[in-house]
Amino acid sequence: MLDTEKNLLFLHYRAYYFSMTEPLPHWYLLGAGNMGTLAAWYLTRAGHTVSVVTNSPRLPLQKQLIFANQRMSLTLPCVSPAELPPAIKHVLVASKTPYTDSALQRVKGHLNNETQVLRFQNGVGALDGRLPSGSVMLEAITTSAVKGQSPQHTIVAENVTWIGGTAQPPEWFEGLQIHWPNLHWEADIRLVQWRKLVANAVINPLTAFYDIPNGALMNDPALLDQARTLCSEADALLAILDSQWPGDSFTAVLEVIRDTADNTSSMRADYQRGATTEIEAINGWLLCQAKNQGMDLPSHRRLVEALTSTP
Ligand SMILES: NC(=O)C1=CN([C@@H]2O[C@H](COP(=O)(O)OP(=O)(O)OC[C@H]3O[C@@H](n4cnc5c(N)ncnc54)[C@H](OP(=O)(O)O)[C@@H]3O)[C@@H](O)[C@H]2O)C=CC1
Ligand SMILES: CC(C)(CO)C(=O)C(=O)O
Repeated sequence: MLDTEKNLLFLHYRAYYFSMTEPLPHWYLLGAGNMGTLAAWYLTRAGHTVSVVTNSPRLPLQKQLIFANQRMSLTLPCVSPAELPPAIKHVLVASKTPYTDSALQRVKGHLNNETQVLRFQNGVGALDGRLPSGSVMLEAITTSAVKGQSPQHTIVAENVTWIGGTAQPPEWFEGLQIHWPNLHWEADIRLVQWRKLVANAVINPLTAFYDIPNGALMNDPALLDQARTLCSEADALLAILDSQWPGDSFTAVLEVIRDTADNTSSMRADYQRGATTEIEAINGWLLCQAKNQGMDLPSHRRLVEALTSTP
């Protein structure tokens, strides 16, 4: 037997043992959009159960997930806030960041210091100060991509996903890893999160403002210069926040631009349709941290001003 097969068998055995001793989580999902549906798919494959918390009780959601080689159906039951149990143990937050507060309102009063909250969002800090003290915050970062309009979700790219935020993974993590391709545990999730944050803070607002696909940033020396400046401002701040920050964001961002050259960034898509973008949780978070350090990030500030000013 190969080592990888032995490892998989071991993981299956551990997951089975755990499911016999501890019930698998029931997740209350806030935001059954693209990412929420993909996460719900893998959680249910691993034997967890998932309900969507909606303000108006509805029939179960009948979701379609379109993978590269197959089309799958997923039924997600809905519950209204009034139907929630007094205490919720597992919450998955996958709403777009500007709607986090209204999403959390639905579970208000049901979270406590035993609740595990898994945040599946871009940007940083959307839940800061919004959870009861003692609740466990886990962060998920992914380079996978899902597009579409509910109930149809097309999995455009299945890449790497990291979950982390506590010293040890929760007991259910190993079982989930068997079913979720390329899922990794990262105890200190910040560096992974900040790498993604910087890519989003550079690519998203530039492509939204200039109304171009990601790859077009490579074709214009002036735009590349802007990207370089945004990266070095972010690196200067992040190095102060954490001496372990490896810097060199420009190289990492160029790689993401190349890998997603044909993409319309999520911010460009939101901006084009006049929707509120996630810029506050991305560049806004960097600006807020910079302010706390007595720093300015002029390129990020100007982009936020340009994209949030009313025309
Ligand atoms: N899609 C992707 O490929 C990736 C997404 N992400 C991140 O994951 C998070 C979720 O993204 P994604 O699933 O694509 O988002 P969606 O556009 O699918 O929306 C997710 C949920 O956000 C809420 N929402 C969205 N628009 C509105 C609106 N105009 N008014 C009120 N609520 C709204 C809805 O919640 P409800 O159903 O509760 O009303 C919706 O189901 C974001 O932070 C995104 O940046 C990260 C990596 C990749
Ligand atoms: C990585 C990138 C920039 C891909 O388009 C993205 O995450 C987004 O569009 O929000």
